[in-house]
Amino acid sequence: MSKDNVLEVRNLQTSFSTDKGEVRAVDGVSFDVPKGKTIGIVGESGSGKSITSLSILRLLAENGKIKGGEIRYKGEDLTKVSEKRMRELRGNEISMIFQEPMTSLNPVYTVGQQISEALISHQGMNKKQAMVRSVELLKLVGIPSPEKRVKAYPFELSGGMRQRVMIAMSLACDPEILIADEPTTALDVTIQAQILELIKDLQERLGMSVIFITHDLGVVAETCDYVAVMYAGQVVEYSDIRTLFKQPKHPYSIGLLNSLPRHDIDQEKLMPIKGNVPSPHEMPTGCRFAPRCPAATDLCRAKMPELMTDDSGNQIRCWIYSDEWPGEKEVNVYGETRIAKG
Ligand SMILES: Nc1ncnc2c1ncn2[C@@H]1O[C@H](COP(=O)(O)OP(=O)(O)OP(=O)(O)O)[C@@H](O)[C@H]1O
Ligand code: NI
Repeated sequence: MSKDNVLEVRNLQTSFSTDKGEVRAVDGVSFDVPKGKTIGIVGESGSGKSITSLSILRLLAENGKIKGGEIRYKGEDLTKVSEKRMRELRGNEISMIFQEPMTSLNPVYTVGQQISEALISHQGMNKKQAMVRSVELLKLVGIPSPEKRVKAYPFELSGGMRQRVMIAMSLACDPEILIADEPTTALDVTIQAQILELIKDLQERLGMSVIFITHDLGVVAETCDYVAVMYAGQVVEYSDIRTLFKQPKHPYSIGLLNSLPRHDIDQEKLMPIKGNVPSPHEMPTGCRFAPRCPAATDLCRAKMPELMTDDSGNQIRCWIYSDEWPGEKEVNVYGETRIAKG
């Protein structure tokens, strides 16, 4: 494992057993989380973003199982460690904040009691120390009059303030990695921007790594250093943020970027990529994006491309960039030209 990475996910496969058979929700996810950096995971609804992060924390539903791959965290493979070790890691070293803060906070306890609980059970503090630290944490996440708010119940706070409380809780144990799964979608736009700013600021000040899950590439552009683009349970492109926005490689990434809201176009009129995400019960045999891809060839429809790594460490899962590409040298993708490797 590279010294610069705190986490490396390799060919992760997570399945659910259902009445209709096996759902391979995550089926070939690889990415690195460099120390002190923020990586974004983007993709349409159902592409496997949340299941990827829940797999890392081993918090899958009863019918879910990690079927293959590796999750390397500081030399340990989290797919192999004991349940006891996972409990130590969760909250202590890898913590997570979710989309809807109200469902994750307990309505019958005060904010201070809930943050203290984490500090008492994980850090071995006594009640008084934990309360003092709770106030500090509320201050850290920008909650005004923290001495007062520490005694408030969740319903007494606004959505944005509740999300700040959740962030405070997730920081209680000074985690190495913070996973934020759509942390702002339930909030209104101005509050969203503030929460994003807060996460970025905390990441810089505390030096932790952040995995930021979102379907919004605009948010990724503002927050992330690296990005993994997911499509139908797989990473199709992993790249540093500059390269992805300047020269996206995968046709799906190109399509996503083309459908980003712009000031000169009415958001309603933006035409997203044609076609639909395949059903998890009927995955295409070849490249999963082939049925929607403007550049797809017979090879693409017949055979799944591997995730290939280039010299700069960026990864791409697309036949265009392989020696086997059977099509033209200059490939037109959504009006842009890409040079094939073959
Ligand atoms: N308990 C489960 N049983 C069966 N299938 C499941 C279960 N949980 C998730 N899935 C399936 O796994 C796939 C990936 O879901 P996931 O929640 O990771 O998507 P996502 O990318 O996070 O989407 P969203 O942007 O909507 O949050 C979906 O097809 C979903 O239906
Ligand atoms: Ni999700």
